[in-house]
Amino acid sequence: MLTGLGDNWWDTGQRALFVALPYLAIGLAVALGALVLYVRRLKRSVDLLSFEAGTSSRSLRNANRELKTLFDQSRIAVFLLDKQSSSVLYANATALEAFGVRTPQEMTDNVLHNPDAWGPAPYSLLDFEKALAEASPAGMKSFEWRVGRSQDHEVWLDCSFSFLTYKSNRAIMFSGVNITARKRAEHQEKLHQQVMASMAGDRSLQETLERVVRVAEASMPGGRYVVMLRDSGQGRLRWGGGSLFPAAFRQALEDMPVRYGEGAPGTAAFTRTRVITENMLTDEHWHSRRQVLKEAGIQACWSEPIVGRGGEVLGTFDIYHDDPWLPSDEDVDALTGPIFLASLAIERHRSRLELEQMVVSEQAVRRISTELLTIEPDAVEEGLEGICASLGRYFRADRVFLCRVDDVSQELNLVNEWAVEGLPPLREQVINPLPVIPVSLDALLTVSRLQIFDGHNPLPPMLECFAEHLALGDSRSLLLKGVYQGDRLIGVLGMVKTAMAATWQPEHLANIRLMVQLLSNVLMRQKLVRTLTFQAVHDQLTGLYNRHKLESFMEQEVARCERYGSTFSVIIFDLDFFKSINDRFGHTGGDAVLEEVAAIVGGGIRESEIAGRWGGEEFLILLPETNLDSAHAVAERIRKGVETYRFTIPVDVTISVGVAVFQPGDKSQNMLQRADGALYVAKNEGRNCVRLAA
Ligand SMILES: Nc1nc2c(ncn2[C@@H]2O[C@H](COP(=O)(O)OP(=O)(O)OP(=O)(O)O)[C@@H](O)[C@H]2O)c(=O)[nH]1
Repeated sequence: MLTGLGDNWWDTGQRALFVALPYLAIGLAVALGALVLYVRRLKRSVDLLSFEAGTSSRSLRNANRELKTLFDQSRIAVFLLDKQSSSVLYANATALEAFGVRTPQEMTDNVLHNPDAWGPAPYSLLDFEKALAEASPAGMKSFEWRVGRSQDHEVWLDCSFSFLTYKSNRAIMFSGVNITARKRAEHQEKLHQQVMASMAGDRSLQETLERVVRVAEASMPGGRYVVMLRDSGQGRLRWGGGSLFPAAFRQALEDMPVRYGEGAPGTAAFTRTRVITENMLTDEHWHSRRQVLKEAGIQACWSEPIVGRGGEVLGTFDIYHDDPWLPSDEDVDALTGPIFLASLAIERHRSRLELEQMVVSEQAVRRISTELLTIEPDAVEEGLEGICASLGRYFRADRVFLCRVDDVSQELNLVNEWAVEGLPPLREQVINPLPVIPVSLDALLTVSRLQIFDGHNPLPPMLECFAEHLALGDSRSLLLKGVYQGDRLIGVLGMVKTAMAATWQPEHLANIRLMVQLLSNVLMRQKLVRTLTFQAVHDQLTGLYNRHKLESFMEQEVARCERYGSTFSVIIFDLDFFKSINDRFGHTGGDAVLEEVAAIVGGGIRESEIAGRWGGEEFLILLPETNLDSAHAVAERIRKGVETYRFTIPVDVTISVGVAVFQPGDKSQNMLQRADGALYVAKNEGRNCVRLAA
């Protein structure tokens, strides 16, 4: 049964397989087809994927390339710094130019690894990282960076930076805008402010000009600058301030004459125009200074005149270069500012000096004027000697003298003088006294004229005497000013400068008229005081002492005799019958006789003897240290002199004379009474005789 069953199973199985086989085949084929389709789709997807992937990397490369091209052409400096290797990975042309290098490698070698190349930069690339570390990232978004290597090649970048990964390294990318022009303008503005500040403050002109030169150096690096100042008096150029130069070169510029052909500065100041010497070593204008130029290694010079507001040349602004050189239009423009600043500084300095001088001058004038106004009438001569000294110091003269015209002889006499130490006083030159100055001197001086005689204006023949006495050479200078009273010349004030090329400052000279006017007042006052003093003690008609003064002399003589036990005599005389002379010839005739008698008396006595008019037609003579006999002889001589004199009016005149000698215990009154008594006796005994008091 079993077999039977077995056969059945096989058959049944075979039959079933036979029936299912087509279905299996179909199923397999479907599955295979589906697989093929899937793989195809997968491949298509993969192909699409890889295609897309390839396209993407090309775009990226292209984008990078475009960016690099953009960077390369950018006016913005861009460079990439590898932190690890401390090297420059990329730098665009603008960055390379800013750093003054040609390749990123050169930038790494010459700049990044060479701190010496940085000069006074705020921070170098090497210490930049440190600066980054110290600063908060937020605070370091951008910064101003001076990347130039030297002053000649100064470049400023306004930088910003970002961190990025480059070839799996950390890198810093910098991008910077060139702000050099702005920084320069700021720097110049700062320098301008410094110049202005030093002008406003009490800085010296040299210090201010040094600052002006800094402005020029900043606006036009590469040159060396000098400001030369024009000396108005001498027409020379003096060093005002400038860059560093060898001492010998500076010396060679000092005192350069303002003259055509005297170097570029001298010629520029003379012609008031720009003078450019491209090569000084071959230029004729610099012939005399060639050696110094060679030693200093300077070859080119450009000089610009500095002209003041009034159009006068104040100095020159000079630019020197070590090689042959010509300025461009830009250079000329750049120097306009510094030249203007220099002219401002010089003019300001001059006006300040003038102001100071005015103050000093005013003080001196006030002091001398006060001295002149307060001279004591009895000390005029000493006072005027002091005035001569003050004038000498004020005018910086070596000698001051005051001559006065003698009223009678009209001669000019040296009266007061002052001289600096070491110069002998004119008064000591007794061998050749000052000769009489002719009246034409008046025409030469006039009331307002002030004469200066020197190498340019020699003394006229009439004043040659001054040249001889004052030892005036070509280089010396004599200033003369007439002292006038109204329009009458009463004196001459003279001042001498003996130094080479001496000059008189115009602002000082303006004051001399005032001083001479005051001097004239002093002399007038002195004359007035002298006249009043004379009139107070002299008789107006005869010029002899008056009674008041005679009484005072008598008192003095009596006191002296009492004190020293000495003696003196007195002579009193009276004209005989004078009334009849008056009657015959009138009062004027009588006066003339009195005057002539006075002259006889004056001529008949010694200097130590005193004669005066006692009153009316009475005269008195005091004879110090004279006994009665000697006095008698004098009296007799005078009597005889009158008797024999031929008077202007036809009349014989005689006198009666009484003589008395001092006796111990005498008062002047007693003595005069005794002399008067003797005169009375003479009158009584016939007149025209001398009688002695007992
Ligand atoms: N011309 C003139 N006469 C004067 C002056 N002073 C006085 N007399 C005159 O002198 C005269 C003096 O006269 P008397 O005193 O009489 O004396 P006398 O005539 O000189 O006579 P004896 O002295 O006695 O010899 C008077 O007539 C006065 O007027 C004067 O200054 N000028």
